[in-house]
Formats: sequence, structure tokens, C-alpha cells
Amino acid sequence: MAKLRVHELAKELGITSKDLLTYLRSSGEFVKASSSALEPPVVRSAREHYQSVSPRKAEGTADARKQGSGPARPGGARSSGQRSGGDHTGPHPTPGPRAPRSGSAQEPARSHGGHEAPHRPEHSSTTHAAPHPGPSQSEHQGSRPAPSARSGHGAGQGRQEHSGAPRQGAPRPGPRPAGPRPGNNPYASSQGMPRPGGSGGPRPGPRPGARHQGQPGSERSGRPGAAGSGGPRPGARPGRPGPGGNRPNPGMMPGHANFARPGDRPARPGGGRGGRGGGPRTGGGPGTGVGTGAPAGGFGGGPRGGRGGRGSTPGAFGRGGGRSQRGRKSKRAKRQEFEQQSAPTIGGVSIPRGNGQEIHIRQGASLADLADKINVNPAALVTVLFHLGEMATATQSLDQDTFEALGAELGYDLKVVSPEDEDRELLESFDIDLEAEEADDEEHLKARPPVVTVMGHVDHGKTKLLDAIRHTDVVDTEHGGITQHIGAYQVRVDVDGQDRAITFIDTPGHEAFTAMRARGAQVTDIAVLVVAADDGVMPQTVEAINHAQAADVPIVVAVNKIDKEGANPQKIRSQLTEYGLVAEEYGGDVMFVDVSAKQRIGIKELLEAVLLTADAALDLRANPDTDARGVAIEANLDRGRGAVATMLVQRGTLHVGDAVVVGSAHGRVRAMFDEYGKEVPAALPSRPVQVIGLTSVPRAGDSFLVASDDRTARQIADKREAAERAALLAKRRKRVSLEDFDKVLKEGEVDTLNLIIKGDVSGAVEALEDSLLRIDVGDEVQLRIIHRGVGAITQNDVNLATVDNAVIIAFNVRPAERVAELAESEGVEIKYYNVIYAAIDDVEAALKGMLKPIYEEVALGSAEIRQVFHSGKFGNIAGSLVRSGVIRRGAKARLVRDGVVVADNLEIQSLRREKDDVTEVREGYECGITLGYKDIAEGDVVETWEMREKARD
Ligand SMILES: Nc1nc2c(ncn2[C@@H]2O[C@H](COP(=O)(O)OP(=O)(O)OP(=O)(O)O)[C@@H](O)[C@H]2O)c(=O)[nH]1
Repeated sequence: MAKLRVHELAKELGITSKDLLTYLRSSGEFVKASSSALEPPVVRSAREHYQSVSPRKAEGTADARKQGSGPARPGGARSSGQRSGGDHTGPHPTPGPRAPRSGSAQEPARSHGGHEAPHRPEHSSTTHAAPHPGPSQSEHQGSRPAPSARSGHGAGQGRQEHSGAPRQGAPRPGPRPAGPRPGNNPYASSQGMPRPGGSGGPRPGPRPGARHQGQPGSERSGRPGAAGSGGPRPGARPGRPGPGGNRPNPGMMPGHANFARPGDRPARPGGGRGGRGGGPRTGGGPGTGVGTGAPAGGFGGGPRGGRGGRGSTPGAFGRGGGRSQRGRKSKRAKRQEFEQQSAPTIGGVSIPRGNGQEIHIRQGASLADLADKINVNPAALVTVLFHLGEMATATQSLDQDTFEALGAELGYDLKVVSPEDEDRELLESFDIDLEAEEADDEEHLKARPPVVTVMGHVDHGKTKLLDAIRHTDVVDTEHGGITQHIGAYQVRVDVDGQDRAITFIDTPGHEAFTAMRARGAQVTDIAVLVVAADDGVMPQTVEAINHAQAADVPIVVAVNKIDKEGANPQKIRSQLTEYGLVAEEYGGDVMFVDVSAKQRIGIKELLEAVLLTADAALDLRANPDTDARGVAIEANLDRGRGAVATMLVQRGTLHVGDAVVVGSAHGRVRAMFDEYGKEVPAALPSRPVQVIGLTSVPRAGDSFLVASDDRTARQIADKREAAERAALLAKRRKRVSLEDFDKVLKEGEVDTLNLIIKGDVSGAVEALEDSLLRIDVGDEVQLRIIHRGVGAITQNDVNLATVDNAVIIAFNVRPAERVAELAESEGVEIKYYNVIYAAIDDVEAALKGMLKPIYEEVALGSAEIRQVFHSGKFGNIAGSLVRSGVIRRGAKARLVRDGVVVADNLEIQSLRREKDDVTEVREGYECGITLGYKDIAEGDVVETWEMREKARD
């Protein structure tokens, strides 16, 4: 059963989505947009609120039924939290138990002493009213079994401890934020799983671990799993101002006033963003006009308020109530409305005005795309945009602000949607709602094997270890080991008489891991960190730790090469404490296993440690009885077999004959093979299979899903391809930068400044990190250093920054080859410094919202007015001769008479050579200029300039 979305609930309550959003935000819910899904408790409280205000229909809907069965799953509403970020903070702000932590919950067949029954904590529907982490559910924390209970213990005892005993003998005092752990949902872009590791202490407060660097374990463990990316945060700040507050609006644009036409509405004093402002909603009557300083601009001016009267009666003073009655208009009324909607011409074009409808535009869309959606001529939009002070071609992709400004001007609520949202919408248009599916899964969940990635420094033995594990398949020995590389394999281990499986991703290293994450796929449940006992912690060991921690993936350490002379496994343990990985024997909760990949020593223990860590830290369950969803791990074009893709099933069961869509590839599963090359008819969750039958080769990290039929699969694939093409055009999308951090912070888009520090020497990196973490930034915002390292900025750094929306601080280092290009195209900001204090100052200023870009005025050119023409249409036209530089249409200008500035802040509104409109005129040529300023005279000089951002020292 699908969750109710904001707009649906708003409709039901007879209010606008925006009003509902405002209410929800003010009551502390993190709801992103009107398409956001709402948890039942939130729905209920909203209904109650609005009923108390004005009793309306609310009960008896299908959702009431939902609520009845709605306590959230253990482990948080994983997928929903992932997908729509903070949307689901509401119902689950109280860090609760994340998962049944014992093997019992996952594999009921196992014997677990007193913990036979799956232990599923239920979220109380009242949790949303208590956004602070409380000790309420700490019982589950306390009973979290320690993986340590396993190692080296007798089976029976180990089991019991494992299932019931607290790790250090003492109950864990505090709750663990129960952020949704998206772990295995390929459709999620963000991670919210609290790490299982760490100090295990309580993590209340909204800024856990922000500045505890240096204390082993505390920084990372305290790092907010939840605050990380999208998961519900304890102590989440309620009521951020929504977008639209002080964003630029058309009215702010220079020259906007000059296109005012007779009959335009007068400007509304104050207010936000013209047509999108809140004014009209709250009853701004006709004629309330535009926002800040918008002088009756074009067809700006609150289309919703100003044009009251359209729609239903209540709409006469705004939109209130109009929506529900809109369907019942007479033809005449409709016609009238249409005529009213037809804006007066602007710049010679007439565009039917919207009435505030929400239009979704994908990132990187162009005017042509918008034109298509609102059914107008693209050229007309080009003209309108031009009059808003921006020039763009019909096919050029535009940024969000431009679209919003344009939407406000045209009377539409234009929403630029992220690729994830877009894909969700796309799937929804095919009646596929992944979020709802997962919610429905709850009662059908069955344990699934963990998916493991092996990471570590070069030559520490990752490949050898994967090889050794491959041959340690103690159950399925008849094949004599896995022979084929398909990108992942599954081994079975006999643990305490139980046959259990683990899936290994067969591409070692964090590069593949991060690259997949960059594509939105999170396949890894657990990372095995390989460290050579004769070598110790090396740069890539640290990188691997950072990457795993950034993804909130628990780590099991394999101390390898213990057969070698000079091997010192204890040294590795103590070294790793500095990185927050504290071995159990040192009082921590990370399992360390000594192995020799070469001599195949300790492999079984390692596999057991993986299973125990999974049991203790993760809720690895999936519904096998549904259509398969998962991720493509590897794909290639095989000469004989065509496109071959290794797909990891994450939920449901994949069958031969299923119609699948993988990213923008599609097809029908003709045959499936396992890692032995054996044909398999069906693949359960966590099973990797090589699939043939796709029409094209997908990319690693593409998510796949089974569609109802071939046609649907093809249509989804086609639409995705079109969306991808469009997204390519929007490559220059900007992520977080230090300069705009304040803005995105205010808009509630982020509350953590993620940094990656790269430097030339480790001392500098450490000093910088240390100083940065000491910055006192208050409680509103967090600083998180997600990765630090020595050496040039690599593709990996940029990938990580892409995933986690981080800024890279480069201290005396430069990007490696082509990396700058990648950063540029991905919109990742790299800030270069050679003085530590400058970096600290900038970061501090960014956090405090004081780091504004510095602009300087750059002269473009000047022209002397030779003659003044009067035109009824254009006002006074200055017949001029360009004396220096160029005169450019749209440039800022000032009028100088006898060396004195008589008018400033003008704009070259139109520029002509002979009879033609031109964009610029160079030195020595004559031209006709209109400035929108009447008092011009022969001999005056028009100086033009533009503001350019100045580089900081
Ligand atoms: N003595 C000993 N040598 C090992 C062991 N494990 C790996 N080696 C050796 O270490 C070297 C590197 O092993 P790999 O498995 O290739 O290491 P890797 O981490 O995959 O290296 P890259 O693929 O380069 O990142 C090889 O020569 C292995 O034979 C071990 O347990 N004991």
C-alpha cells in the first residue's frame, strides 16, 4: 500500500500542498516536496491538526487502514528514508533499535537461547512527537550481541553470548540512532545507516562526533550515521525556512522594471519571490503584485493572488479552496479563464499563464523541455527569459534558479527534480512504487546473506584473499572451487551446524565501491579491510576506512600475511585504533581476524566474523517473494552471447523469462549462470547471477528491476535514456561550495559541511584537520571530514565528494591528470591553499555564512552619444559611437555627463546596428542604445561594466 504523499493529503484536507508543507515543516517534519511520502503517524497528526482547525473528511480513507498496520519496521523505514532524505524524519526521529541484532531474528532456525523469537521493536506512533533521542528503546541496544562473542569460543556458548549478551559485559547505555539503513537498496542515493562500530555509547545530540577527532573511535563512531545523508537525525532542526525565502526573483533582476507595461499590477511591498511568494496564498488580494522591489514586472506579480477570481469563488482572493472545484467549470468559465491566463504580450510574445500548477522539470532541462510541458513555443520562452535578464537558447540546459524565476513569472510552480526523484516519478508513471513495495515487504522479510567488499592497500593481499575464500567453500565442494569470474560469488560456511551464505564482490578495492556509490548503488553490507601484518596501515588502508565509513558500512579487519616473518598482528590492531577501529580485545567492537591468504589460514574464522558482524550490526532481510530488484555489478559485451551482466538481486527473486530493465538497458532474462558457470533458474536476494538476454550493456552500478512485461521494460529504459541524455547536458551542476554553503544551509538542503582534505605532507593534513575540527560553529551546523590523505587529488576523492556532497580542501596539492576536469563536470569544488590559516578562515567563514564571493567591477566599454532619437515605442534612443571596448546588450551601464555620473545602475536594454538587433557592438562602430533612462543628451558617455567574481587570495 503506497504511502500517502503530501499533495494527496493536502487534497484530502482541502488545503494546498504548500500550506501543508509549511505546517509539516513547522512541526518539525522533514518533508522535501509535495511529492514526498508521509509516514502514517505524520499523516495522522496532520489530519488531527487540520480537523481541529476545521473538521473535514479525514477518516475512513484507505490510509487509516494503513496506519493501523503501520508501525515502522525495525531498522527504520529503510528505503523511504533513503530516497526522500529527510522526508521521513518525522515518524522516526527517536533513535530506536535498528534491527534485530541477533542471528535469531534473521535466521529463525538457529538456536539462540532465550532469544528465539525475532525481536522486532516497534516504533510507537508517537515517536514523531519526540524528536530527541531517548533511552526508550535502549533495551535493544543493550542486547546487541557482540561479534566478539564468537571468536574462538565454543559453539554453544558463543552463540548464546552472541544472541543475548551485551558486548562488554555492561549494557550499552544509549540508543543508537535508528536511521534508515539503505544498505542494499540500489534505488537510494543516500546512506543513512548508523555504523555499528564505534564506541557504542549514546549518541544523542544533533552534532555527534563533530569535533572529537583524535579520540579513537569517537569521531567516527560519533559521526552521525543518521545525520550523514538523508537519514532521520536525532534532534533534527524543525521548521527550516522553505525555499523561496530570499532567492532571487525576477523582480530583482536589473531591468525588469523596464518591461513593465501599462496595466501591470502595482508591486506588492516586500514579500518573497513574486508569483511564488506566500502572499497570494494567505489571501493577497488582487493587485498585490510582485515581491521585493519587483516593479510590476512583466507578468510577474503573484499570478495566484493577483489573478484571483480565476477558478472558483474562494479563489477570488487567492487560491484557497479553488483546487477541488476546478473540475466543475462551465465551458464559458474555462474560456474566460483561458483568456485571463493569456498574458499580455511581453517582448512581443504572448504566453498562456499557468495557475500555479506544479510542473516538474528534470535537472539539466532546457527551455524547449519546459515549452513542451506547458505547451508553448520554445522561442517565446527564450524571449521571456531574455526579458528577465538572462539569455539562453531553447536547447541550452538551465539551472534551478533560472527555472524557478521563470516559473514564477509564468505562473507555474516549477520544480527541478533530482535524478532519483525523476526516476521514481518515471517508475511511478508505470505504477511501480519502490518505496511502497518495500513497506509492503515487512511481513515477508526473510534473512539474506551479507554482501561483502574486500578493500585494502596495494599488495596487502586482497586478490589472494578473495581467491582463498573462493576455495573455502566448505559446503559446495563438488565443484572444486569457483572457476568463473562473474564479478561476485557466493560461498557457504558451516557455522555452528548452520549452513550460511556470504556474497563477495569479486572486484577488490574501494575504487569500484566508490564508483558504484557515485552511481547511487549501495550493494556492500560489510567491508573486509585487508591489512598486511608485515606492513601495517598504509595510505590506501586509510582511504578504504574512510570510504567504508562514509558509506556507513561496518568493517571487519583481516590481518593478512601472518605467515610471514616479521608479521606483527598486534601492531596492526594498535595502529588501527587511531582510525576508530578498535579491536574487541582492546575494548572496541571491531572484529579483527588473523589470516594468511597464501596458506589459507583463518579464512573460516574471517567468514564467521563477517556473519557475526552482520548479525550484530545489520538487519539483512529481504522479501524473496516478489519481483526482483537489484544492481548490476559488472557488464560486458560477449561475442557469442551478447550483453552479459552480473546482477546482484537485492530483493525479490529473479527468474529466467523475466522482463528486466537495468539502467537504460532492457531485455528478457534468457538464461542465468552462477559463479560455477551453472545455469540457475531463479536467483534469491543477495545472489549474484550472470544474466544474458539484455539488448544493450548496462553500467556497473545501474539498478535493475523486473517489469510486468517487455513493453514496459523497454519504455522505462527508453525514458531513462532520454533523461540521461538530458542530464549529460547539465553536467555543470554545482554541488556545495564554500561560498554558497550558507545559502544551501539556510534552505535546509544541508546541515553538514563535508570536507575532504588532501595535502602534501601528513603533518599538514593532520594539523589542518585538527584545526578545522576545533572551529566552534554552534549547534546548527556540522563539520565532517569524510576523508583526508596525502598526495594529489584523485578521481576517487572527486567521486567521494560527488557522493557525499563534499568540498575538497587541497593544501599544496593539485588534482591528478583529468581529475580537475572531472571535478568541474561534476560540480565538485576544490579549494586550493598554501597557508593553513587561510583554509581555516574560509571554512570558518563558510560555516558561519560569512564567506561571500568577492566581486569586482570590470569595465567593458564606453560609447559617446552623438544624437538622441525619440521613439514612442522605445523611449529615447541614444545614437552612439563606441569609443572603447564593446557595448553589450544586457550589460550594466552608467551615464556620464561632463565627467559626472548622472545615472547609475542602468542597463543596455536594446542595442541596434542599423535596423538589426545585435548582442554587441565593437569599438569604432555606431549603434543605437536604449537605456530605459530618459534624460540623455548628446555628448553623454555611456560606460558599461560587469561584475566578475574575484579570486580570493
Ligand atoms: N606470505 C604471504 N604472501 C601473501 C599473502 N597474501 C598475499 N600475499 C602475496 O602478496 C602479494 C600481493 O597479493 P595480492 O593478492 O595481489 O594483493 P592485492 O592487495 O590484491 O594487490 P593489488 O591487486 O595490487 O591491490 C602477492 O605476491 C601475494 O602472493 C599471505 O597471506 N602471505
